[in-house]
Amino acid sequence: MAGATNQATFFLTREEDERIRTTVKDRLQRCRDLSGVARNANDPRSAVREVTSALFLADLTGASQAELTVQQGRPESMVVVGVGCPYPPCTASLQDLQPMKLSELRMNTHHRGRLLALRRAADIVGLVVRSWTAMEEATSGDTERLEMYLHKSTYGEDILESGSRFLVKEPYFTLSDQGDPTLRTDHPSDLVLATQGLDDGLLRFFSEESDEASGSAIAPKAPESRTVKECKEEGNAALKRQAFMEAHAKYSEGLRLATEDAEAKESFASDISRNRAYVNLLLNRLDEAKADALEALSGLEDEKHKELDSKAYFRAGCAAYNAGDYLEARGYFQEQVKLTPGDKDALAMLRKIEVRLHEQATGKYDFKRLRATLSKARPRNDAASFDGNTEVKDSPRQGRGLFATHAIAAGEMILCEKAFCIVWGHEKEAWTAISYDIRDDRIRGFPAGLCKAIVQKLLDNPSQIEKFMDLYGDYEGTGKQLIMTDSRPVIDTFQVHDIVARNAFGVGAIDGDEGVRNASTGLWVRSAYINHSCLSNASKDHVGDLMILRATRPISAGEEITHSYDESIDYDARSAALMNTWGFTCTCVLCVAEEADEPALRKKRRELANEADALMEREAPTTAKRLTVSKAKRLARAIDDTYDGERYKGLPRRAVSHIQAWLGRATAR
Ligand SMILES: C[S@@+](CC[C@H](N)C(=O)[O-])C[C@H]1O[C@@H](n2cnc3c(N)ncnc32)[C@H](O)[C@@H]1O
Repeated sequence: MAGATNQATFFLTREEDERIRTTVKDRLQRCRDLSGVARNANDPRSAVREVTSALFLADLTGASQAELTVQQGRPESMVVVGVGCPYPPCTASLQDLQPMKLSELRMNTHHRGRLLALRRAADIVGLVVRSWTAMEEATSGDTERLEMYLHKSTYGEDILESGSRFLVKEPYFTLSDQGDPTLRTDHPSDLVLATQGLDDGLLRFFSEESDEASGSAIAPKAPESRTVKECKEEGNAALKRQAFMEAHAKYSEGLRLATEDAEAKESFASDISRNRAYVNLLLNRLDEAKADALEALSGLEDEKHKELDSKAYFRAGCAAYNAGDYLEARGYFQEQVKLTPGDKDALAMLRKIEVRLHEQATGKYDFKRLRATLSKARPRNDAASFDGNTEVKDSPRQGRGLFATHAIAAGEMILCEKAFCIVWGHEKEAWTAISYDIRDDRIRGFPAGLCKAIVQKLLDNPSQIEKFMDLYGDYEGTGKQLIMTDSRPVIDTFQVHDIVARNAFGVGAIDGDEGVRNASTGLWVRSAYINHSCLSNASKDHVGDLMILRATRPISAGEEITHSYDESIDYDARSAALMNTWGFTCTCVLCVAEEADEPALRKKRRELANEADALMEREAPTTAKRLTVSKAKRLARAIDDTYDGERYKGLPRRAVSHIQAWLGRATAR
């Protein structure tokens, strides 16, 4: 993936291109044709049988049921996702939804205001983009297929794997990519796992369930009656086994039970909160980690409680530090030192914080050290972001842009930003999909792995949602404000998709470990406000997950800061990339001049530049034969002649720049 683009370079044959478009459009047409049609009364257990045969087939052929793919060389293929038919997530709380039956479902319909209570009745068919299974309705024994699209895992565990009873909010009944009727969930908050921790009132939806009667393959766990103490001990045991999700669930159950038992609360709630804070730190759920740690504080003065509170402050400090809130973190570590003077860990963190605050305030980094500490195992820097003297304002180009608040010298660092989220090519999360967007009929490379990681980060850290949702995207979805329902954030995954598509950048792999299917990509929130210019005044570079932006020429106070999203010299390639990946036509003076050239003239220029590239590749300037140098001079003149003197007054003649630089070195011998 090129440094300045977010689009993977892949090649599709005409047949593949056509097959993608036809498959996606055909499915949508069939969905439209069937809109509102009542669901076919299935043989009650047909969905279970479908799962069984899909899994049997997978066992037999060694592959899951086919998804739409294209073969990008062997043995792997690239998965294709159809996009551009967004629908909003449910924003109502479970209590406000009316239960419905599978038999009431209508095709290609979002059943707004309704709720399905279902039990998983089969194993999971786990595909790349989707996971699906059979769900059963307790009262009727009726079954239906349910698939979870793209954002289907929590901490590596498939959401459908994580339990047996689910509530589907505002069910969407449609056709799968393979044309099978299915309930489809795209937004994680639309599928609620009905655990004991859920409001008891909601478990009433399952109250009529009879396990023997249903004959389900997946028996729900019998509701166990646990004490708060047992929950704590089981949580601790799970933590020891590094079963973090399980530990989190046990601690949460303990905290829920403690709300009903004053004595147990007194004895165990602090410990459980402090322990859950630790698990949350390990799971990168920083909001809850901090809240838990602060909740655990007793404020008591005896030595034992001071030790425990010191531990809680340490966890709150780590959560704030990892979120980049260094001042807040400093406050927590200082409190810790007051309780346990001389605490080595706290003092070490306080020293680190001073370095971070210095980086943040001055933009002075020890890049040598930062480079030296990077490895494939640790590709993210421990460093602060420096916003520099910049501000986000409305731009005459489009929407918002980043502007200098003071004069910046050529070569000066403008900003240095830690990635909001980055996925490296060597990490298992990295995968690039091919997306076909029905809205503009375009096929693109799409960093699906990055998009999934961002959705996960937002679900885990609701405090980050608004700053991410403020970024530019074609689809406005549920808006920029944080919406919480049933104690969970609502994330419109279509909105996230569109934001990622317009704001993510390729990074360049660590040790070249990436290909078209696993490009390294990231998103930097502040840098995402920077608009493109072909005649930009800044360029970006990366050290680990830091994006460093430097001025390439003097920038005056108040001037808009721009960098080049695509650096292709050829106008046609550049404008196609800007339109395909970023959705705009650049109207800078260079583009206006190049566009005014006849297409035949641009073609001639491109051919001459290609010839010059081939010559430069064949011979190095320092050892080139005299004949080659003469040919290079002729080529440089010929390319230069394709530029009209008047039209290009004061503008760079980019196609000739490389060969001129080569000639400069060749003639300097
Ligand atoms: C990374 S965002 C840049 C910030 C964006 N302008 C905003 O309001 O948040 C990229 C999007 O900005 C717009 N954009 C960037 N540079 C542009 C330019 N030179 N002319 C027109 N639109 C541009 C395009 O819509 C592009 O998809």
